[in-house]
Amino acid sequence: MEPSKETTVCVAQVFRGTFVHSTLEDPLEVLDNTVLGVDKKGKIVFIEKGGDVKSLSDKWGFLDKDVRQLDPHEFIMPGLVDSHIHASQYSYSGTALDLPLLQWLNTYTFPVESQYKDLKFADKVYNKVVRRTLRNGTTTACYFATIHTDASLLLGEIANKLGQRALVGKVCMDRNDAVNDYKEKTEESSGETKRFIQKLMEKKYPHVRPIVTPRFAISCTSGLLRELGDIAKNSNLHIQSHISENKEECEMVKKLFPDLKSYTDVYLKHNLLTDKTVMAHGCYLSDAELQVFHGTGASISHCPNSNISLCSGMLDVRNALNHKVKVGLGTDVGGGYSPSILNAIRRTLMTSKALTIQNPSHQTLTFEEVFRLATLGGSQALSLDSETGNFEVGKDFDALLVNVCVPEGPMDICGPEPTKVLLEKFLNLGDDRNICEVYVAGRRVVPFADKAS
Ligand SMILES: O=c1[nH]c(=O)c2nc[nH]c2[nH]1
Ligand SMILES: [Zn+2]
Repeated sequence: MEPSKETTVCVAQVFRGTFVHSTLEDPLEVLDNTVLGVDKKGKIVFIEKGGDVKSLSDKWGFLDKDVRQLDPHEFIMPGLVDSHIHASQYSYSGTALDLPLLQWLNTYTFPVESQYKDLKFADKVYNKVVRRTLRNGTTTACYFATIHTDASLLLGEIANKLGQRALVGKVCMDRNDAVNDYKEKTEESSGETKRFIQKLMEKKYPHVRPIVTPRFAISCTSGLLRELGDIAKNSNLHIQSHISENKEECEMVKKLFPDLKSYTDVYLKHNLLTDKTVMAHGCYLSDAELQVFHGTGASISHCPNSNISLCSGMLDVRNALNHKVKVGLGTDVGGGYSPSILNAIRRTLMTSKALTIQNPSHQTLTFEEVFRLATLGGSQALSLDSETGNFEVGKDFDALLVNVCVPEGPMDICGPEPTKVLLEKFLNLGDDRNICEVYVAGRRVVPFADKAS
């Protein structure tokens, strides 16, 4: 971008040091001795490797004293993208992982989710989950709330207040035999979805948007799925759901939709597979179904902690990528016990290695590829890659300032190491102590403005 008169006065923040990010061509690009400028709206206006600060400051009109110089053990990376997380399940995350999916939903999940009609409870948990994920570096989260419209709106309000970029879904389900209280009538579910979308859009939050959220094929009738497909289509909205997570679930979907040829076909026939759709899990998708994902532009949120914790299955990410399907990472709290995408990165690598143990010809994912899934890949999976995901000029500055040598930190650096090694150590060994600052659209959101946790 060339500076005009307006852009010259607009540069609000300048960082100088080491940056790492992914591009379409390169899963890990290391930019040492680089200068990056952010405008008042939080957009990246320049990024120059080996930049001479004097000529950049002449060109862009910032002062030397305004440049934030990073220390040698610090680097800046794109914010982490959690493409699938249940905010409402955060209250019991880290527990209740002893049952397979359908029994887990009936025994633990639905009874807890039904409590979110109480807005005080919702306020408490939703503040905690947004803070916890932000401090673990999640700059973008794609949330499931519950069936309750007002509590779901509250989640949007809290994400906006704390500065997280978020897609927020009021959950829709008009079928649930296990916990009778926790379901809606079909018209109520679609009507409340419309009210939720309208109210959330009216708020004009800059980085929080609604996402149409049928829970999964088992908990929605065909009538509801069709209505939700229409709502999403009429307003060009994002869509999220679950697909092919566990074998018992897949069998049940066959019984409930006997005329449709696959689980993917259920969503396709109800207009729910678009280039703004993200489906969690996908462990048992066939190659033919992956082709449908590619054809429609729908993406998969890979949630390896949940897949192992609930003994659901293992997604072959390499195969999905070979089919040119967009893939992001998800924590899937509370089926997954960790709120951190760093944990999802590690579980993704472990799952890929387990697949290699089973089949030595499987091409194991590299840490660089998984770094891309957690950042640029997540933004693509959520169709937000024109706004976020890496450090391209024109995108929002969503970033983490990482220090691999914080006092009392979780790892040791034993000598001079190249940036690529520092990043690999952080991805495998680091935690929120290393994430010193978090930025969303140029706003510093961590450390928090207040002390409440
Ligand atoms: O991991 C999951 N968590 C859920 O809450 C859910 N609902 C349907 N399918 C699901 N899978
Ligand atoms: Zn889920």
